[in-house]
Amino acid sequence: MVADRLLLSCPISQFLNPPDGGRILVNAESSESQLDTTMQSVKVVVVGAGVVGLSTAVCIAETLPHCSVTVISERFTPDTTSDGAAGILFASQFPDIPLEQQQRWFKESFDHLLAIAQSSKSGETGVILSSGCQVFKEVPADKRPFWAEHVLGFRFLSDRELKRFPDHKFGQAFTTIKCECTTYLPWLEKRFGKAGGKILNGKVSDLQRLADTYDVIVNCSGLGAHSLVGDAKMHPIRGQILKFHAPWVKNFVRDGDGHTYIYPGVNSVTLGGTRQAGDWRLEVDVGDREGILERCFRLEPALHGGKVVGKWVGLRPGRESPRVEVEWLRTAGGQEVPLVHNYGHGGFGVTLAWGTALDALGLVRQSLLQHPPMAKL
Ligand SMILES: Cc1cc2nc3c(=O)[nH]c(=O)nc-3n(C[C@H](O)[C@H](O)[C@H](O)COP(=O)(O)OP(=O)(O)OC[C@H]3O[C@@H](n4cnc5c(N)ncnc54)[C@H](O)[C@@H]3O)c2cc1C
Ligand SMILES: O=C([O-])CC(=O)C(=O)O
Repeated sequence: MVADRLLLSCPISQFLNPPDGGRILVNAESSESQLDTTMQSVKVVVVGAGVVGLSTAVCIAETLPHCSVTVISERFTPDTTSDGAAGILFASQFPDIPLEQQQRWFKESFDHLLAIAQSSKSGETGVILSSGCQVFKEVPADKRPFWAEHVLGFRFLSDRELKRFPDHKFGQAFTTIKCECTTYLPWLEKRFGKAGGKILNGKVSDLQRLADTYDVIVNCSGLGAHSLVGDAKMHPIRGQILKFHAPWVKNFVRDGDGHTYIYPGVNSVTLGGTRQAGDWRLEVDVGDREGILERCFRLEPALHGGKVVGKWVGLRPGRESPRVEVEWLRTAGGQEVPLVHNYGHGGFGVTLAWGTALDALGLVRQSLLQHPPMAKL
C-alpha cells in the first residue's frame, strides 16, 4: 500500500524509533487538507494502524473537524494482525464490560459494515455478507448469543439440517459480515486521508513524550500495549489459519468450540484455527496445519478436491476484556493530556472495531471539553 502514500525524506520526530531509516509517510490524497489541518488547533495522535487504530482515526477525523489527526504506527496494512484475520463478525461475551455496551459495540460495527456490504462499495472495501452456521457438540447453556438480534435471520438449525453434522447436537444459522482487512484497511487509510489525516511510520517507545507535541493521545496498539503501556494483562493468543481454494464452498461453518472454522471469502476460503494463549510463535506449525485440515475436512466434506494456497499465523491481542478508557498524563510543563486507550479486542477486533472507535471518539470529545488544551508548537 506504500504506492498510495507519498514518501517524504524528513527527519523523524524525537519520540519515534524509526524502524526503517526514519521514513515519514504522508497520504498523497491528504496534501491539500494538510494545509488546513496545520491551521487547526487540537492535535490528536492515534498510535496503531490495525483495524482498531484506523477505525478510531477515521471516526475522530470525520467527526471533529477542529482536530488535526495523525496516525503513527510501526506496521501498516498488509502487515498488521488485522490483515490476517478471517474478518467474520462474531463475538463471545467479555466478563468485565456491561452487556449493554458489548451489544452496542456489536450493533454499531455490524450496522456500519452492513451499509457498506449492501452498497456499491462492497467490492472496493472487501466487506461482504456471509451466510452459514455455527454447530455445537453439546447444547450450549446460552442458545441465543447476545448478538443474535443484530445479525440477520438468526435461527436454530432444524433436525434435518443437523443431519449434515453427525458429531453435533445443536446449531445456529445466520447471515453475518466478512470484512477482509487486506482490502478494508487500504480503503480506511484513503478515507482517513480524505478527512485530512496524516500518517507517520515509526515505533513509539514513550507515550509520555508524545504528550509534549499532541493534545490528545489515543492508544490503539493492540498486543503492542503489553510493552508500550506495560499492561501485564495483555497476552498473545496465537492463531494459525490456511487459505484454501474451493470456490464451490459458499457457506461458512464454525464449530462452537472456536477451534474449527471454514469461512468462504472473496478470493479464497479461510480454514482455521488455533487459539494458543501465551504462545508468541509467529512461525507456521506443521502439526497445527495438519490438525486444521483434518478438522475442517471432517466438518465440511465438500472441501475435498480443493487445495491450500496460503498460510498465516497471527497473535490476537488477548485481554480478559478490551480496555476502552481514558487516563491523564502530565507534561513537564504541568499540562494534563488525555490518553485514551482502545486495545485488547482478542479474537473480535474486526467485529467490534467501529463500536469501540465510537466510544473512543466519545472519550476524546469528553476529555477536550473537560480540559480544553493549551496551544502547543
Ligand atoms: C487467526 C486469526 C483469525 C482472526 N479472525 C477474526 C475474525 O474472524 N473476526 C474478528 O473480529 N477478529 C478476528 N481476529 C482478531 C483480530 O485480528 C484482532 O482482534 C484485531 O486485528 C485487533 O486489531 P488491532 O488494530 O487492535 O491490532 P493490530 O491489527 O495488531 O494493530 C496494532 C497496530 O499497532 C501498531 N503498534 C503496536 N505497538 C506499537 C508501537 N509501540 N508504536 C507504534 N505502533 C505500534 C502495530 O504496528 C499495528 O499497526 C483474528 C485473529 C487471528 C490471529
Ligand atoms: O473464532 C472465529 O470464528 C474467528 C476468529 O474470530 C478468530 O479466530 O479469532
